[in-house]
Amino acid sequence: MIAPLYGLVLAGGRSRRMGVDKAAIPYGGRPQLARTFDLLSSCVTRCFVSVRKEQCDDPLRQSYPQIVDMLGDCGPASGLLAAHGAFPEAAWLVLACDLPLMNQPTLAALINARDARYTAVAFRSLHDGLAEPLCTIWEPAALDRLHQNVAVGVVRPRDVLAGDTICLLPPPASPALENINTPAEFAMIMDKFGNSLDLQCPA
Ligand SMILES: Nc1nc2c(ncn2[C@@H]2O[C@H](COP(=O)(O)OP(=O)(O)OP(=O)(O)O)[C@@H](O)[C@H]2O)c(=O)[nH]1
Repeated sequence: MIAPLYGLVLAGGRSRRMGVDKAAIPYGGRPQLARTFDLLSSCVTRCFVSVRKEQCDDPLRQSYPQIVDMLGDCGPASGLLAAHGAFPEAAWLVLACDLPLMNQPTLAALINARDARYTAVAFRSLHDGLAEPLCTIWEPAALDRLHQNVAVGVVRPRDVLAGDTICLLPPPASPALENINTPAEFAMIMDKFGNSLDLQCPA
């Protein structure tokens, strides 16, 4: 039986390279967390925001249903494992909150590729051909595997996404997976796409 699909917006980062909270950056006039949450909510039955404990009362994050990290210092893996712990029966469509060009067709491609044979559905990275871990459907079995990895100190979600139980899709034709981590990347994306950013997500 196929697991229910829930959505998880990863917003528990520290944004050290950006220097300001990436979730709060406005694109098309709205904070990226709000845009990501609305987009993801339109694709799943339940949606949550993944935060660290010290972020729970942050004004930007407090109005969303939250799942709070249990583990410290494991980066995005902390968020994925907290979600798995809270709803072990669910599969998770996980989306980082630093992807301002993400769009509905890209998420639909992941959902349409879901199949009982696969423990995850991900896109190949344009940069190195490996799986993109933070715009990905994680089935319970892949999250169990991540849990085992983290227990032995292997915290990169990507390390779970190899092998023949993973459905790897070609990179999307649109620049949906461009993630923005630095002020220089932000300037570049506003220069190229600033005028159309309000069209990428539902209002
Ligand atoms: N829940 C949770 N999410 C995280 C954590 N670390 C990173 N994320 C999220 O994972 C995604 C990718 O994060 P990164 O860009 O690798 O890290 P970052 O902390 O946001 O940024 P840097 O400090 O510049 O590395 C973003 O959506 C982050 O909000 C964490 O410890 N817990």
